[in-house]
Amino acid sequence: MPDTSPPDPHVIRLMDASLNRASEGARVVEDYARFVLDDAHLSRLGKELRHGIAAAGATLPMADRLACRNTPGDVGTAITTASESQRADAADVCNASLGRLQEALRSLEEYGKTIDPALGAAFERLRYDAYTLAAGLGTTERGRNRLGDARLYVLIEAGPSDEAFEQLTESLCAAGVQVLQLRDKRLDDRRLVERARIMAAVCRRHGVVSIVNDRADIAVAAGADGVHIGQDELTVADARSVVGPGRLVGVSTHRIEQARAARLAGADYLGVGPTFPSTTKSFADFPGIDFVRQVAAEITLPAFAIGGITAENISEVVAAGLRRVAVGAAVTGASDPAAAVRSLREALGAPVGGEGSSG
Ligand SMILES: Cc1ncc(COP(=O)(O)OP(=O)(O)O)c(N)n1
Ligand SMILES: Cc1nc(C(=O)O)sc1CCOP(=O)(O)O
Ligand SMILES: [Mg+2]
Repeated sequence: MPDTSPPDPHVIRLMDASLNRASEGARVVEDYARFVLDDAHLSRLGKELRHGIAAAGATLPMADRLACRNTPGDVGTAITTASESQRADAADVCNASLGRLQEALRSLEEYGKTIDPALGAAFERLRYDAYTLAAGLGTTERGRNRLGDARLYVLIEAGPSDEAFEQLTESLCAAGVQVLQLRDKRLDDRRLVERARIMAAVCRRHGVVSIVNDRADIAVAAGADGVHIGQDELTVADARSVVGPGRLVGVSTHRIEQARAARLAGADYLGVGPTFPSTTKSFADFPGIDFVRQVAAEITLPAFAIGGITAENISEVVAAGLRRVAVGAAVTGASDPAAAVRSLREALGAPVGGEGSSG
């Protein structure tokens, strides 16, 4: 049961300061998501966190907070460190505010328990929300750094031999593909890891990102840059436990809730589809170009539209707001796959013929 004796005025003074720190920190983070990232999803999470802090803080009447506030007598105002006055850029400002926000929420949680256990619990929940928001911001920055301006992502199968596979991989990289995924459900593990090793080695030479479909273990064994998982495969957390923080985890998404969840779970990029009917994979229903538009409008994590994308319909994807596409048959089924790569890259507005632009 909450303590019925009046709260300690020192605790009110302390929580008043932490409430100010928390709400101000949440506002700084929200501003970064909104005005620097243009990320509606993270902006909304920041706003909801700010409103949650205000709602939990309403337990302490503002009149009481002001009565206990004593800024002129606050010994902390004179204590400063050199790092507090230095901020390299907007991302640095956001990260510093995230730290202050989490610390303030922890202080509110611990001292709130002296007033009412439920108040402490409310701030604990808000602290975890702040961690989730921090994860969303962090993975977005990491994904954008890792994938840079990579726009053309091609899915290839193992083909008839190691030699033919290496030739195809080499020609696609030289033509300008920026991410290459080995997707072949027919191979046994030993042949799959061998093909993946070939792909990873060729991609490294060209600065192209190499991804193994489905199999995080094979991606690690082959030295690939990452793994791509679907909604019915390993979770992001389980894939991450295998590939570690240094490799990429891509996630297929088919509706906005999956896209939001994947980015908050730590995905480095999204597959967004199926966009158009595909000859490579059959689907019962199509979220189509509307889903592409929805992701482009609210999520700034790298997102590749996928599913039946060709030189003829790619302009619809670009018009819907995504300039990154993943393509299978339109390249691998073409009479000249390298020419198809160049044509698609030209349609995406990236330099044609250059080596992969992403590390
Ligand atoms: C870039 C990219 N996006 C989506 C997929 C599809 O993955 P998944 O849903 O796991 O289906 P399969 O490809 O495994 O049949 C992908 N592979 N790559
Ligand atoms: C493997 C795959 N996954 C999709 C998804 O929407 O998650 S669409 C797709 C097929 C991609 O190949 P193509 O470009 O030949 O259609
Ligand atoms: Mg899969």
